[in-house]
Amino acid sequence: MDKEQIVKALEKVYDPELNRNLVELNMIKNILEEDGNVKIEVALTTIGCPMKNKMEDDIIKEISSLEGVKSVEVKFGEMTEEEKDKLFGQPESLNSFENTTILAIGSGKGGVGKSTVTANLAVTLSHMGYKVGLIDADILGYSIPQILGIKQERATAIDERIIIPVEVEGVKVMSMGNLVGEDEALVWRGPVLSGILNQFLTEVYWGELDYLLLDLPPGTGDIPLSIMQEVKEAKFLIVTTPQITAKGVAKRLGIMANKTNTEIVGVIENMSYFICDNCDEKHYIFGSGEGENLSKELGVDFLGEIPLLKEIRVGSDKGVILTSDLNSDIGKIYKQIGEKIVKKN
Ligand SMILES: Nc1ncnc2c1ncn2[C@@H]1O[C@H](COP(=O)(O)OP(=O)(O)OP(=O)(O)O)[C@@H](O)[C@H]1O
Repeated sequence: MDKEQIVKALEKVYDPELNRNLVELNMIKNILEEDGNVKIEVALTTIGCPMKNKMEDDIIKEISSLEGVKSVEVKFGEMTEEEKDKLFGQPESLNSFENTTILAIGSGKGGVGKSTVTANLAVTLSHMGYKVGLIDADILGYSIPQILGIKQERATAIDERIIIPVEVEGVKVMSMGNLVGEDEALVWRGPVLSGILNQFLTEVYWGELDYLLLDLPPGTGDIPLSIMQEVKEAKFLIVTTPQITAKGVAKRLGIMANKTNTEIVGVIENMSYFICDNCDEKHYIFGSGEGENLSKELGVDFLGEIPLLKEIRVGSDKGVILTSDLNSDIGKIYKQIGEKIVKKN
């Protein structure tokens, strides 16, 4: 039996998460064959890979089907950091981002309206005349396509290597939601997720950008931390609500940014006040001043208050972008925030 036959059989075994075969992924480290007894050494992206047993079964099945095979033994190890870098890519090559301000937009808690604010801020900057890109870095919980009304659109791939983002209101958008079907369940682990984010930075053709906004998943998890550590030029922008609880969690994100020497551009308070239909008064139903307090505690700028408005909720549910008109009430508020950001960057 020659090794080539074994390699051919291994090409039929896929890493179910990366959806590529083990040979192509460079996971096969060694093949030993003696009198029909085959030993395969496989390097996984992480030794705790939950798909290990499935891959072992598939390897045994494929190799056993070869003529002359008496036994198959599979030994697992882990890829080196270099091998992982090679597999998941490094932020370099296609895009330089040399003249781009990268703004990673995070929140402590989920549901504070971070994605809504990010999407509208991207459109605002675009209407102010800047070249803007937007990455939905909330890979599993993506909501940008819904908010921007581009759920049905698909990013196109050239040569299976370069991805052309979807464009709306002059903003180039890359979201998992523009790559997979809406109801597809995504069950990936941390390393794969940050790999996808790297791909969004390296394999998507952004062209020249003034601003690249990243809509982070909420909290201080893997993705915000890896952005702070790996995308050195990224600056942080924190979205919070007037509640004390939201501020407390958002502060942890600020502390994490300080620890990793990441600049915080400022704090935006969303759902600050409510204006009812019957009067023009601002009702601070969640309390007031916590966004500003947070910015003071972190020693950063307070960039503005965005009201709690039914039309914002309806707009983002329907994919109607309120900031496409910067002269509307909400457009004016966003424009003021945009101008403060531009002044600083
Ligand atoms: N200023 C606002 N006024 C009214 N509704 C808003 C406002 N901002 C956001 N919303 C609504 O609140 C809900 C949550 O918003 P969004 O998805 O942007 O939050 P998020 O912080 O990104 O959530 P997650 O972190 O869980 O992804 C949505 O229904 C959105 O339409």
